[in-house]
Amino acid sequence: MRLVIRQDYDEVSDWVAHYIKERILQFKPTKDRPFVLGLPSGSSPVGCYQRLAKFCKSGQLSFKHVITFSMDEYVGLPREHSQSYYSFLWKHLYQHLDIPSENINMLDGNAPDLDEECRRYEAKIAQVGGIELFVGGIGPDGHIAFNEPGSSLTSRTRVKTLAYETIIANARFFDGDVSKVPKLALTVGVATVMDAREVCIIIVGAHKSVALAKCVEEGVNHMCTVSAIQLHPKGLIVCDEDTTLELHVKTVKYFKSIEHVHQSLIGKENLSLQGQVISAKGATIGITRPREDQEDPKDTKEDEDHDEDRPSKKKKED
Ligand SMILES: O=P(O)(O)OC[C@H]1O[C@](O)(CO)[C@@H](O)[C@@H]1O
Repeated sequence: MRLVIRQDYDEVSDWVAHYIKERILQFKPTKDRPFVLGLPSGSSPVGCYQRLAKFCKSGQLSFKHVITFSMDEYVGLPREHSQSYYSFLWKHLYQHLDIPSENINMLDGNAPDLDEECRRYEAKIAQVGGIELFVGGIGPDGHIAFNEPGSSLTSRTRVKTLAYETIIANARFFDGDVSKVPKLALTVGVATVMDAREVCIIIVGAHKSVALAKCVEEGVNHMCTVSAIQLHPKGLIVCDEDTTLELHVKTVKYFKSIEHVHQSLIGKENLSLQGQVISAKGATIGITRPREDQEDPKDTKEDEDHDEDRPSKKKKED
């Protein structure tokens, strides 16, 4: 598992947005071979979505051949409700992209048969060949999607009762009123996420620091369902400094040192092949930023500040 630690929310958003962009560009999706992307709701990915929208607007990235699946949806909340994940994703992402509406997949929390809706969702994922990259978010108790503590780590898409802690955490989106938060949700399962060929989890904020420590330093445990990422061959967590509060200092230093080596290898001693950085020994260690993928300077104000650090950019001395 890789743990990338950035300074703050903006840097995390910037890093993840560039990562998604590079993965899609590298994949070179076509109509017959689309890129399949899993996406979360919640406040964690909003900054990333703003950047993806910007990439799309400036022509650096197209979602024409991207198929998306969102992680979850409340049960019984009308789609047009401002806090449904349907409204959320349209507002923060889809309306800004060139993605064909038929490529957007969301769970319907108002389907007449919720179990059938969940089966349909899993079948659709399988039908398009599985998910290439699942980007996710977690709750303060370490739940991934809405897989609350105690969820089976082999779970698939299904109806879940929300934990009281999640209801309290999400009350901020419902006028702070716990009674307005739906008590049930449809969610992809832990195994649905972990079946993706790559998993990238965004974790930001001190309130998620205990969950991050459990996920990184303790064993795989159904009480912290995101910990299943330890078993994934290509698991990535991107967090900010605040979220590392409960990690051991040596853990933080360890992962930072790995990223440091990673950066220096990207800049100097490696061959770049079709967007992948190949180490001298032949292992794929990262992805480069293709030279033609240069942003319009007026669009890159916040990018310029992090040029040295971002794995997806080639170092300036190149
Ligand atoms: O990013 P936030 O606002 O903490 O919300 C996290 C919530 O969003 C989700 O990512 C839902 O997609 C859940 O995993 C979690 O409950």
